[in-house]
Amino acid sequence: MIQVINIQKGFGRTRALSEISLEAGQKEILALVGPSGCGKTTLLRIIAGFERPDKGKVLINSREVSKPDYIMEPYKRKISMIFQDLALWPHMSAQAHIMFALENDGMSKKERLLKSREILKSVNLNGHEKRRPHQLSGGEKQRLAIARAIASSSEYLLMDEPFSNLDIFIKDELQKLIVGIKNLLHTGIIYVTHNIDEAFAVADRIAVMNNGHIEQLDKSEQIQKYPKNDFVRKMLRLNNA
Ligand SMILES: Nc1ncnc2c1ncn2[C@@H]1O[C@H](COP(=O)(O)OP(=O)(O)OP(=O)(O)O)[C@@H](O)[C@H]1O
Repeated sequence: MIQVINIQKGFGRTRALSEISLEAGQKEILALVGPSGCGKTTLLRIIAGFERPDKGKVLINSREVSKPDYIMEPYKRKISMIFQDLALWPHMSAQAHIMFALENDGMSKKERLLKSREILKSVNLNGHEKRRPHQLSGGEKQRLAIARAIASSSEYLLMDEPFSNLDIFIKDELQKLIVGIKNLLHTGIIYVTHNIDEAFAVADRIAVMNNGHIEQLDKSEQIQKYPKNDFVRKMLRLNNA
């Protein structure tokens, strides 16, 4: 479980996060939803270990990984983060991306080769093994980033607006893939989006953020039926408009 306890974070005079607490389990998709600048990415970066909190702490599987005077390196956390720009390696083929992510798994090269084919197939990239990122479409690039995250055998996957530039059909297909990964691999997923409809499409629970704090954190059905205040109601209305 990921536990975020009373996190505060500022950048100069900007208070990005006020006092955030939440928990995210290993068998759920938690969506962080809120308008631009409300602190979603900052929270994700703190959980991943790319940013240090000013106050509060983060625990992963009961272990303290971030507090103001200590920060565990990102690669030691059992977490993969898929960034908005995907951060694929331009000189590497799709297969090489996966082989690299499998490098520390103690497998022989042949085993890694077989495993990488299997993972690429699971995201429908079979036949594209030799292609480099620039030879893949937008949706295929997203699937490669997801495949790389799967290969790194992380327990948690953090996704920052992963499908924002894609058309609705590809988005729908990839959202199903994400839900499938959660169900199959029991990977806990934190999914950042500014669009509450997108959150409803994938999430078990939703945290609605506003200006550095959480307005409501509940099961998706609960938020839909019982928005807690005007801000949450407005989020629902904007997306239904
Ligand atoms: N490195 C930084 N230096 C200074 N200010 C920052 C930095 N990172 C974030 N901020 C500020 O902190 C606030 C929260 O930013 P953050 O990127 O977390 O918001 P967000 O909800 O992810 O926004 P978006 O949906 O636009 O990506 C914003 O006011 C932003 O300008």
